[in-house]
Amino acid sequence: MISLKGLTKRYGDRLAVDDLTLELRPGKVTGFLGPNGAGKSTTMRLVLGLDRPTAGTALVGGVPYHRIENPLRTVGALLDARAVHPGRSGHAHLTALARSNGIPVRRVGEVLEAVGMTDAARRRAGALSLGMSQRLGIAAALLGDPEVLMFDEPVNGLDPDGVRWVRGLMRSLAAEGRTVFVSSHLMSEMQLTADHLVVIGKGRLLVDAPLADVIASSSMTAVVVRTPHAADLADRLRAAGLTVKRLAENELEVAGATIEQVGDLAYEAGARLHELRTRQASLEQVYQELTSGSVEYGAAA
Ligand SMILES: Nc1ncnc2c1ncn2[C@@H]1O[C@H](COP(=O)(O)OP(=O)(O)OP(=O)(O)O)[C@@H](O)[C@H]1O
Repeated sequence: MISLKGLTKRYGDRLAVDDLTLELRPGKVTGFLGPNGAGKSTTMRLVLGLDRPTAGTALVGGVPYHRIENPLRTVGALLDARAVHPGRSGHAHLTALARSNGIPVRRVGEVLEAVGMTDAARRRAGALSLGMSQRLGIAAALLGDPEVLMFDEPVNGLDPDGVRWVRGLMRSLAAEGRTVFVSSHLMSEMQLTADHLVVIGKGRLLVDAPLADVIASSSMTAVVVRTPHAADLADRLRAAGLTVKRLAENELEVAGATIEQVGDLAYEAGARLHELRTRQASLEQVYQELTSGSVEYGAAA
């Protein structure tokens, strides 16, 4: 479990992280979203003790990172895949990490196999593609078999097979009861991977909720109903206080209602239905709604 309480980081007059309070629970993949510069990497760095908070605390399993004995056995992280000495092989890098963290060296072979890098592990890290570097970074995060895992944009540079592999890995790590915290800008991928979402903008918490709730509460999620009695049904739905849009002669879109509500009201209105379905918003759409006021770095048009 990761607990943030009033976590704040100021760089000069810029608030990179602004009073974040949240708990990341085990057994779930928590997606960490926010526009460029929102403070995601800074938050992860604070959790890992790579930066000191200006105020507040970040705890892993109830203690600050610097007080964890053998930290790699408690929390594994991939922050910057290129942060490996370029002249060192992946194998040598992992072996050094294992030795300095009291981890049996046999784990090196295990994690290299788990990330599909057994063959490339003897090559210089500097000669690896971005995708292979990401895999090596993930291997390092898994090395200590930790309960808590943090990944900053792990699918960056991966091909479609690699992206699918990361998704499966995150899901299986969470299914094993671990806390998985992962940032990404790929909304479609996050929608398939995350159970829970934390969204920040300009350092501030915008959302901390299950993915399904975030999608359901979006104004883009609506009930669509097809009926030969569209006009009468629209009147009935509006009388019940719902917002109705006529999509076509026989088709209505109802916002802010459950499918059961619309079905019941149609029954009461005596309207025959030819179709009744929920049109779910995509995470991409929801994300845009959520962050529209928090984008700092955008193109002019
Ligand atoms: N060492 C630093 N010194 C000064 N400012 C910093 C430093 N690190 C981060 N910042 C600033 O803090 C803010 C948050 O940056 P951060 O990298 O955490 O955002 P992010 O959400 O990870 O962005 P991205 O999606 O682009 O990776 C930015 O405005 C950034 O310029």
